[in-house]
Amino acid sequence: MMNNNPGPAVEAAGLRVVRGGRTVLDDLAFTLPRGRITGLLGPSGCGKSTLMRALAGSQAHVTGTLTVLGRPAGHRDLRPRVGYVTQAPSVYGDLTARQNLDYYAAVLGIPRHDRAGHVDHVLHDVDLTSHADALAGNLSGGQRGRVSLAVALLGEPELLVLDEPTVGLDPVLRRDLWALFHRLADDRGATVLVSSHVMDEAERCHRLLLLRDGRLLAEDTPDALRERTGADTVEDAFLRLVDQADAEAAQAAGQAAGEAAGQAKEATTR
Ligand SMILES: Nc1ncnc2c1ncn2[C@@H]1O[C@H](COP(=O)(O)OP(=O)(O)OP(=O)(O)O)[C@@H](O)[C@H]1O
Repeated sequence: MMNNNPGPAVEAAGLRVVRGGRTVLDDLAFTLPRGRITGLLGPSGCGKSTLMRALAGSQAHVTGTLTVLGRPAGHRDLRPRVGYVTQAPSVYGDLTARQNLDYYAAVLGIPRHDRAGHVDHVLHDVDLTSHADALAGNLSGGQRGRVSLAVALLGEPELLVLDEPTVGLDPVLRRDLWALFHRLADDRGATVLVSSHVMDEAERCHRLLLLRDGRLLAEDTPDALRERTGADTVEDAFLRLVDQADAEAAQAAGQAAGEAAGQAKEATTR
């Protein structure tokens, strides 16, 4: 994939998202380098899907800066350039896998005479050629998820945003999907953001964003994270960073309480 813009695929600064009156992402700043696989990791509810929705332009109440492929997130020019797969497979059960893909290819504006070729290509990518003519409603959950992924691959998007794409898949399929993500990055230069709450998937990423309670705990390579924390695994590195952040927060709270008590005492002795 030719790329004249050497800047990162995504740049975020002061990114904040409010959902249901609560701040669920707070003051995030990070970049996603082009052509790399970045893992977005963190416990359930930490804000991974919200961040992905913001990148795809489908999240309300986003403030701060979020630039995607040189445009503000959600800009309509980004539509064919960003592939987004949500956790719930978004395919029509009463159409076959191939018909679903043909439909989405038309929506994307891929010319009719090119569609069959594109559809065959993405079916092959996700290893579903043998199920191309099965009704999506009759496919297993994992297979439907792969049809959704194939939809996102139509038109060779420059950025792929994949929300827990390997959840519930068997080890062979998980391995095959990770091999696909690496081919997309290495051979096509695609930028891939993959979320997971399974820390062993972190080892398969070039870079990681570790999220906790809507805040960024770390942005680094798996090796650098392990080195920096003296941990053997990314999971242990994450736990050490959590402990460190908690200790710092407790210290700051203690200091603030001490200062407030001091001020109160000063006021009463005046
Ligand atoms: N529609 C909503 N309205 C209000 N709050 C929401 C809504 N959806 C999610 N939230 C809250 O936003 C926070 C982040 O949720 P999000 O789905 O982004 O987390 P996540 O890290 O993707 O979780 P999981 O790994 O379980 O999918 C959570 O505290 C959640 O309760």
